Amino acid sequence: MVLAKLWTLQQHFEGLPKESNFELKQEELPDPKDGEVLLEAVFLSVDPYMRPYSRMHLKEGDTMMGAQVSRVVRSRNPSYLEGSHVIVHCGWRTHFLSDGSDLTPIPSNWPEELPLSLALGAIGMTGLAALYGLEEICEIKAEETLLVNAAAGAVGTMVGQIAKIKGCRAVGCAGSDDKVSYLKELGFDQAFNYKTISSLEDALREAAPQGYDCYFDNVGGDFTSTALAQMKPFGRIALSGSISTYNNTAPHRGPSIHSHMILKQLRMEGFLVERWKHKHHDSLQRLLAWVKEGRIKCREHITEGFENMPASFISMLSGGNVGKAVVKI
Ligand SMILES: NC(=O)C1=CN([C@@H]2O[C@H](COP(=O)(O)OP(=O)(O)OC[C@H]3O[C@@H](n4cnc5c(N)ncnc54)[C@H](OP(=O)(O)O)[C@@H]3O)[C@@H](O)[C@H]2O)C=CC1
Ligand SMILES: CCCCCC(=O)/C=C/[C@H]1[C@H](O)CC(=O)[C@@H]1CCCCCCC(=O)O
Repeated sequence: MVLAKLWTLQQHFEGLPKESNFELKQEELPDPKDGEVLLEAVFLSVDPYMRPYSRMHLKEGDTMMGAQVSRVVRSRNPSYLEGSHVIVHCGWRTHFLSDGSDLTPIPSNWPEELPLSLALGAIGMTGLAALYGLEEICEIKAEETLLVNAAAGAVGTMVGQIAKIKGCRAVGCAGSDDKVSYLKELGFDQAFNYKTISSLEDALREAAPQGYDCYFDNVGGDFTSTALAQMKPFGRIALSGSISTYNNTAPHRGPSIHSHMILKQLRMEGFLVERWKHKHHDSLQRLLAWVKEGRIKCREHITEGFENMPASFISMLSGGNVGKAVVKI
């Protein structure tokens, strides 16, 4: 028997989540039965989707949703050896009993020197979001100019670096001067702090006077209304997320899109990573190779301690992270 800790959604969020929205609970888990494995959390992923999805999919009292890298501590399932690691969507909890059907093994050629936390980020869900948004939705080509917002985050840092690998010009914006310096270190051609500029329109024009072929949108809202005006004819827009709206308390009026979309014949498409599940294996191998070759740098924002899950989540939504937000147990 093991005592699992778990964070529940005590009360639905209104605006930015608060510590009081969460409750820490404990649960006794029995020993695994035949076919089952007992998992122990090693790294928990902290992601923006948890904010809107919790409203859509959770009841008050439910365990918060989320993925983690876990270690198999006891196994009665021959497919999972004790001591091996898996990814599992079991929510914000320290231990979980699984029948094995919901587990994704870490790629078998994972290099020993790479932290397993990258399987939640650069070589995991957020890396895949960047890759698919660029290749499948933007259909980005060499020498094109790309704009990405929330550029210093998990998805944004990957978008800019993959665009550079493909021979494109990358423009990124983020919410602090330190983040902007980091984007330049990563090889972004232009970067600016959207919180300190006097005009977003001017900053976008200065960064790419000829306009943008591709726009990878993590932020939505007013930013998108302004960015659309600076797309080139036949530009492509990948709608990845709209984090600027996740904490809204009243329905948001969408960006005004028609005149730009029609007159410039733009293409805009939303996507979810899971659409290309059939490509995940090969895509993860491509991301892993770029990381091993040093062509992609991975920064993580690691918070220690399961008790800090709510704080890490609130901080990420407030811009406190550079790179992928992860909690280490
Ligand atoms: N479609 C898909 O399949 C997927 C979509 N996503 C989406 O990608 C986006 C980025 O996710 P991820 O990389 O994991 O998160 P990040 O690591 O980028 O963290 C979130 C960042 O968003 C920025 N942010 C917060 N509030 C605002 C705001 N009001 N305006 C502008 N920026 C804001 C902050 O950076 P700053 O300091 O720059 O403001 C913060 O650090 C999210 O919208 C997410 O939902 C993610 C994964 C998969
Ligand atoms: C308007 C909201 C847009 C949110 C976009 C976003 O961030 C989507 C992220 C998903 C991504 O495509 C694949 C995922 O893993 C994210 C959703 C995961 C939901 C799983 C819920 C189960 C769980 O983790 O317990």
